[in-house]
Parts: sequence; structure tokens; C-alpha cells
Amino acid sequence: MSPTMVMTVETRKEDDELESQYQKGVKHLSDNGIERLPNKYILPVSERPNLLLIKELAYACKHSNLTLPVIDFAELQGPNRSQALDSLANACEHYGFFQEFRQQIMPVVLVLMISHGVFWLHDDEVLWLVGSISLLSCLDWVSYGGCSVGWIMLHNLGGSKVWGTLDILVAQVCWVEGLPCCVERHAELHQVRWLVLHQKWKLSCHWCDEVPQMHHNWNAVTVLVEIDSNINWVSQYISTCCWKLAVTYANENKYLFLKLMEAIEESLGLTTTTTKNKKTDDSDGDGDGDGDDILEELKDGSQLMVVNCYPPCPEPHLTLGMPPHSDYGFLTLLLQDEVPGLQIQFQQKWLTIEPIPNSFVVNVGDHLEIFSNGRYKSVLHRAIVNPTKSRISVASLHSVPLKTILRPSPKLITKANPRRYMDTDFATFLKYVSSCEPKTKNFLDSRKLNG
Ligand SMILES: O=C(O)CCC(=O)C(=O)O
Ligand SMILES: [Fe+2]
Repeated sequence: MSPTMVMTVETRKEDDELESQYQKGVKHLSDNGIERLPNKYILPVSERPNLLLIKELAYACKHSNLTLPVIDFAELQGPNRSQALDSLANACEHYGFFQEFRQQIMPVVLVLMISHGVFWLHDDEVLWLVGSISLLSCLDWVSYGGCSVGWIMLHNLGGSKVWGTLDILVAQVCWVEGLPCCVERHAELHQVRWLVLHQKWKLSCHWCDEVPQMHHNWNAVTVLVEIDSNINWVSQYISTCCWKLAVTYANENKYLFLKLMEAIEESLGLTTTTTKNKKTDDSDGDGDGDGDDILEELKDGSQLMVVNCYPPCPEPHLTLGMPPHSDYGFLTLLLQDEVPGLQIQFQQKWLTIEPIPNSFVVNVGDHLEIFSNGRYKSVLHRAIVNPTKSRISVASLHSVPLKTILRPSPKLITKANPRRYMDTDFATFLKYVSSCEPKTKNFLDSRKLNG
């Protein structure tokens, strides 16, 4: 939490019992029927959602909603591709967001992801985190909901063992509980690596390549990483079925992301439908490899999946589920249940996105804005919470491998549109976000050239 936030919080009479409960998380508070928010969750007046009366929340969606451009995945793959590409370009330029539907992920997988999100988050025994060694090797700070929720300290990254600690109980100021899961892909090995975190011992996690099984002798304060070990974990709670569901979802999500990026490249004029399957043809000899290089990078890129749960909130007009932010990657594919909550900033107003069943809300992230040299916009968005309903969303953030240097595509730099962003990479992003107060965090602005 930023110090400014502490100072500007509206003062209310302290209820020690209430205040002391905040650390148990918002699900606990909601389940216990609290009627007032602990001060910790109350935002300064200027940062609150504009819901003066709780009952106005019900109308917020109806009266300030936004119908996002809809991109039909089937059209993108069919004879109407060029019209679909025009709509895609328009959506990314003017909204930074679109709803994507008729994609090919089985509805049952989507429904199960949403319902299991609750299970994963709220089962007393199990909380899991999926991660990548390369992510962790440069990640010593974990951001969640715009505030720091934990520190991962990795002391020894050589060899196959890594020891560290993870403290997930640092201040939470938003009305959300969440679970970050990272996926690292090794295309050549057909392998995906996972990091698992067990809630019972909040400071323990374990790497594995296979479906995890519970290990009974964890040391409560250390992280043990043994990539090739065969430690026998057995969990009643993370059933093979759940795990496979998460893997299936992550893989399908990645496939959809790559298809969308193929279309986005084409919409930017970097490739054409006829050349898109060919190996990069750098026929202009400028050495930039044009658009196809980025697709190759993205195939092996990073993927972060975050399950967000927003329980019913007694005073939704005083807080937010997630503060305004932009996403760091190329695209975020957001799966949400039927409860509205996502708001995007459009023409200086916060507008609520009406959920469409079995579809994804897709948004342009900072990396795509940089890659497109500012043509496609990474737009601020936030989540509001609901007085009566719980809401779940699953965000999948995709980008290039963490060590890749990102820069505007040379083809998109012209005299009329000179280069707008400096080179950057993921480590620079982490350094930036961990070095300043949440209020002043705007990574994209820090990468802009000429002011
Ligand atoms: O839950 C939502 O609607 C927003 C989630 C989000 O923006 C994120 O996870 O980055
Ligand atoms: Fe986001």
C-alpha cells in the first residue's frame, strides 16, 4: 500500500477486531458477513468507483456499459478474414480491447476453469502456483492487484536446486483474492514446468514437471526446487483431473493467443495471409526479420495465468477489486463469469464490460503497444466489486520470453511515425515496478521517447 493511500484514507472509528481480521483475506471477511470494510480496503475518495449508493451498482453496468467490438474467431479463419482483420485493427487502435468469440476451446473447459477457480482459491488445504524457472530467476517481486503481495527470494539459481522464501501475506488493499500461476514452455522438449504452492504451509512450494502429488515432509519456510526429482506427492485436493484441466486450458489459451497474434501482425501490415505460413523471408535484407520473428518468439514466450476471485463486498462504493492498471504483455485473454466487474477507460470515462458467455475479453498490453510503435493501445482497466455476488475471472497474460529485448517493429517506424519507445525487457519492467510507489507506476510512459 502506498503511504499516500494510508494518509488519505477516510477516518472511521476503529473497530479493532475488524481491523485485525483483514489479513485473513477478503473471502474470510465476506464469509463472516462483515457489514463495514476494514480501513485497509477503503480508497481515498478520488480513487473510488463512482457508485454513490450501493443500489446504483446494479445500474452501473446497464447505464455505463460498453459494447466492445466483437471479433469472430471463425470469421478470422474463413473467407471473410480481411473484414475481420479490419475490425481487429479498429478495436486495437481505438479501444485497446475486444471481445473474442467462437474460438475453439471447449465450453466445458471454460466453465470448469471458472468453477475450479473458486475451488483452487478457497479450499483450505490447497493453493497452487505454477511457475517457470526463468521467470523466477529474474523475478524477486510479485505484484498482485497493483500492490505487493509477496517476495520471492531466490538464493541459488545454479544447478537444479533453488532455495527461497515466499511471503504471500503482505498488505492486500483490494477486494480480491488471487492466485498467480506461470507457465514456462520448452517447445523443443515438449515440456511445461510448474511451480506448486501449498497454502497450508504458505511459504512452501515445489517444482515439478508432472502432475503434482503431495509431499508430506515440507519444510515450512523454504522453497525446494528439484526439477528432475521424483518426489512422491499425493494430493486429495489437487486431483489429476483438476491439474489436467489447468494444463489443457493453459495450452488452448496459448494456441488462441498465437492465432490472434498472427491476425494482429497481419492487421499491422507485417505479414499477409499468403506469407504467414512461410518461414521468415527477410527479402528486404534489412535484418529485422519483419513480423514473423515475433511470432517465433511468442511461441516460446511467457504465459502468466491469474485466477481472481472477488467475493461479495459490503461497501463496494469504497473500494475496488483491482486498481487501474495496464497489462505488461502482448495480449491478455480474460475469461470471466456472468457477473460484470471489468471496467475500461474509454474517452476519460470508466465503462463496464458486459460479459458474453464462452467468450474472452482480449486486451492489448504494453508490449504490443511498444511493438506496434504506439498504433495499438494498452488501455487502463480496473475491476469493481459487487454487494451481493461473488465474481471470478481468469486472466492469461502472454508475451515473449522474459529475456527478449522488445522494441517497435522497424517496419512500423516511418518519417511520419518515428520511433516512440526505447528498448525494454521483462527484467526492466520488474525493476521499475518494484522501485516506485504503486500510484506512480506507469511503465509504458517510462519507455516513451521524447517525453
Ligand atoms: O477481473 C477482471 O476483470 C480484471 C482482471 C485484470 O485486469 C488482470 O488480472 O490483469
Ligand atoms: Fe489487467
